[in-house]
Amino acid sequence: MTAPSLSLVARRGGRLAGSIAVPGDKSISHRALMLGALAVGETRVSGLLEGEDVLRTAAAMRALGASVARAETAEGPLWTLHGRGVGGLREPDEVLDMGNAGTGARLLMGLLATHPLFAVLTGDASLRRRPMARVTEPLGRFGATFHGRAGGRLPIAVLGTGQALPVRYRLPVASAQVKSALLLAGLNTAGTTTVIEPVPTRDHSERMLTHFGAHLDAVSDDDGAPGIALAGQPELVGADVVVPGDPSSAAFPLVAGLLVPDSRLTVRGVGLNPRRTGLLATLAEMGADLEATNQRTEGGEPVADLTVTHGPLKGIDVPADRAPDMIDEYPILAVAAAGAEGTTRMRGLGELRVKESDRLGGTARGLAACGVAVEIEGDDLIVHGSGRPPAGGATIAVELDHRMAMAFLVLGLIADSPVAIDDGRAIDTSFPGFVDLMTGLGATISEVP
Ligand SMILES: O=C(O)C1=C[C@@H](OP(=O)(O)O)[C@@H](O)[C@H](O)C1
Ligand SMILES: C=C(OP(=O)(O)O)C(=O)O
Repeated sequence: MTAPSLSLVARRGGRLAGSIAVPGDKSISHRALMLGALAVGETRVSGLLEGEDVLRTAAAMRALGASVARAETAEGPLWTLHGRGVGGLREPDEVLDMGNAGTGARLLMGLLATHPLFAVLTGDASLRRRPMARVTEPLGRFGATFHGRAGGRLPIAVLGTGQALPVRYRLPVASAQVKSALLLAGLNTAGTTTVIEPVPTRDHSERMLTHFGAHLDAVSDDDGAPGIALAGQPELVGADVVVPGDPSSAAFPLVAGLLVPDSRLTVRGVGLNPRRTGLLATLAEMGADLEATNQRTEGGEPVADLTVTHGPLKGIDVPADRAPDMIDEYPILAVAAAGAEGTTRMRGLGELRVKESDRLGGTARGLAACGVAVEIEGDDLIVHGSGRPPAGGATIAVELDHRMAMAFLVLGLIADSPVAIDDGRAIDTSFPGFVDLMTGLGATISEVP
């Protein structure tokens, strides 16, 4: 990020109304580019998220020798890739800078691990703080070597292997990124790579690998824990991918519509993969008026239009086993809880400490600064909603974290006094156009001069 920081402020105004589409799913977009770069023949991707994180992955795929092109069409931008074939990635000349993108960096390490090449990965200040040993340790078992900074942090140099040994690995944390890094490494590995996943996480990699022609089987560990077995060295064949709207982005206008009095709004074409719908289930339990219409399947993923109508929300207990299905939605759920009546306890949020920022601590600090009663107990976040609008009147330091930035701007739409964020540039990593879409719905969000 080279542009100067961009302070934004949100204030209470009138109702929100209208119908919008949010940008494409970030998880699916990264994966479409990576598999397109490995496939033989042409891959065409529509609806790709053109956010900073995904553009970094596109640049990395080019640096590894794939052809990646963008064209404007009457239906919107179309991305076309011509891949190198499994095992065919070329050694990059330059350092691969993955910006703010944890998914991009970790999945890329999986790809690189089983190619005979040398590469160096880095990222922005946020990504350089995040733990990478969770992928480098299991990827080392394929035969790759990783050298990085203390604590397994970026920059990291990767020496991949062309003679990888298949791995069977049981995930110690619920992480779709770690699972996916291993599956991608397993692609250029003779034999079967098995990942055991005691807690299910988003399965976009599995769906897309199948779509490109790989063979995956459901398996179980000795104790019955579920897993996935990937047959190595398939021929991946270029495919058409339609990327649905990102439910993690839709979360911000949807919660805003529920909280701002008299609002009613629709977000069209939202991906409803069952491993991504934890927020919708939680909001429904809180009493939200939420309707899914026009349900369909697009590009192998369930999709619907979602309409919310403002109404009172009540505090609830959110179980820990729901966390993987809504892991990126806790900052905005905490804002919904702040606008609800009663206590919401969100359990099992340890993973939030290692996202773009410490989202557990940062959400609690930001809410407290806005006059909301909030506590952290172990890995649980507890928000005491009074049923009255929060006081607001604070400037929140978002630490290069897009979701924190958007969540606190939504809080500003209902608070008694405006809420500002110190820097909104990171919003572009996942939701370019967020401010314009929200103001188009009637929200008052502007730059702080
Ligand atoms: O696989 C993915 O695309 C993602 C997995 C999640 O991370 P973890 O695997 O670290 O839980 C999520 O937070 C991230 O935004 C996207
Ligand atoms: C955690 C996130 O992304 P990543 O890990 O890819 O940086 C996110 O988008 O909220």
